Amino acid sequence: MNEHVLQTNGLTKKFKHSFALDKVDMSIRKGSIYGFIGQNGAGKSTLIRIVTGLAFPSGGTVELFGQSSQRELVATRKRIGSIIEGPALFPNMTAVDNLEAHRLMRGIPGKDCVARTLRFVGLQDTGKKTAKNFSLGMKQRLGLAIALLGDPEFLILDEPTNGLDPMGVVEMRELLKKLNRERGITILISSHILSELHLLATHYGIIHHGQLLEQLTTKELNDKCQQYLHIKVNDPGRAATVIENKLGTTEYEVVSSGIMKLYKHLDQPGKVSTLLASEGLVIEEFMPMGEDLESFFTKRIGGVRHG
Ligand SMILES: Nc1ncnc2c1ncn2[C@@H]1O[C@H](COP(=O)(O)OP(=O)(O)OP(=O)(O)O)[C@@H](O)[C@H]1O
Repeated sequence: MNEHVLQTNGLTKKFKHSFALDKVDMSIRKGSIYGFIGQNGAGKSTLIRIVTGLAFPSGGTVELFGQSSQRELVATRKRIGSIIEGPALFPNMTAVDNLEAHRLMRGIPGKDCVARTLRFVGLQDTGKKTAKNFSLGMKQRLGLAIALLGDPEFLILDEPTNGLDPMGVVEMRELLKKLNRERGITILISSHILSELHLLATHYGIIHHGQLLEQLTTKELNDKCQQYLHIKVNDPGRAATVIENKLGTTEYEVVSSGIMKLYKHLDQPGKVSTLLASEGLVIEEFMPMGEDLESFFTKRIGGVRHG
C-alpha cells in the first residue's frame, strides 16, 4: 500500500516571466493534516490548482494515491473534496438546496447524505435562509459540506480561514480535526498565517517564491520554536543538580560547552539566576531564547518581522 496520498516531483509552473512553482517535491502522508504555509503570491494556489486538475504544470509530475498517468489522475481526483478560491455556493439557494444541487451535478446517489452532511457542519437548522445571507463562517462551513459530499478521502482547502473571525477559525479547526480523527481523512490546508495552522496540522510545508523551502512535522516545528532559558555556567553538572534539587524540575538539557537549556521557570529568571549564584556557580551567560511561530516563519523565508 502506498503511504502517500500526494507526492509531487519537480513540479514546476512557469508564467510568462516568472516561476510560480519551481521544482516542488511535496509529500503528504495518508492520515496527516498538512499545513501549507506561504505568503500571498508564494505559489500555494498554483500547486493546489494543478493537483486538483484546474491547471496544468509546465514540468514535473503529480502522483495521487500512487497514480500518476493522466487517465488515472482523472479517476483518483474523484476521491478528493476541495474548497478552492472560496466555497462554490449558489447564493440564492438554501443550505439544503445548495447541497442537493451539488449532489445531483456530481451524480452522488442517495438523498440522505444531504441532511447528514449539514448536521455534521452544524447547518441543519438554517431553514429558508439563503446562502447569500449566511455569515462568512456559515458560508465556509457550507463550502466544507459541499466538499464532503461523496465522502472524499483527501480534502484540499485553499485558505479556508481567510477573513474568518477567531470563532470561525476555531469552528473550522474543530470540524477538520474531527474529520481527520473519526474518518481518517487526509487534509491539505493552506494559509499565510502559521499560527492558524498550528493547533491543527501534523505536518508543514513552507513555500516561498515558488520553492518548497522545508517540510517538517509538528514536533520538529515545536522544537524549533520552544522557549527556554539559555544558561552558561562554569560547572553545568553542579548547576544541573541544583536545578533538579532546588527547582524540582528535570526539564533541562546540557548542550555543548557548558551551555544549558532550561525549559521551565521561564517566568522567574531572577529566581533561577539568584539560586545558581547563591550556590557559588559563575554565570557567564543568561537569557531567554527561542522563537514564536510567526518569527520562525518570517526568518525561514528570509524576511524581517514587522510589529
Ligand atoms: N494566471 C496567471 N498568470 C500569471 N501569473 C500568475 C497566474 N496565476 C498566478 N500567477 C503568479 O504566480 C505566483 C503564485 O501565485 P499563487 O496564487 O499560486 O500564490 P498563493 O501563494 O496562492 O498566494 P495567494 O494567497 O495570494 O493566493 C504569483 O506571483 C502570481 O502573481
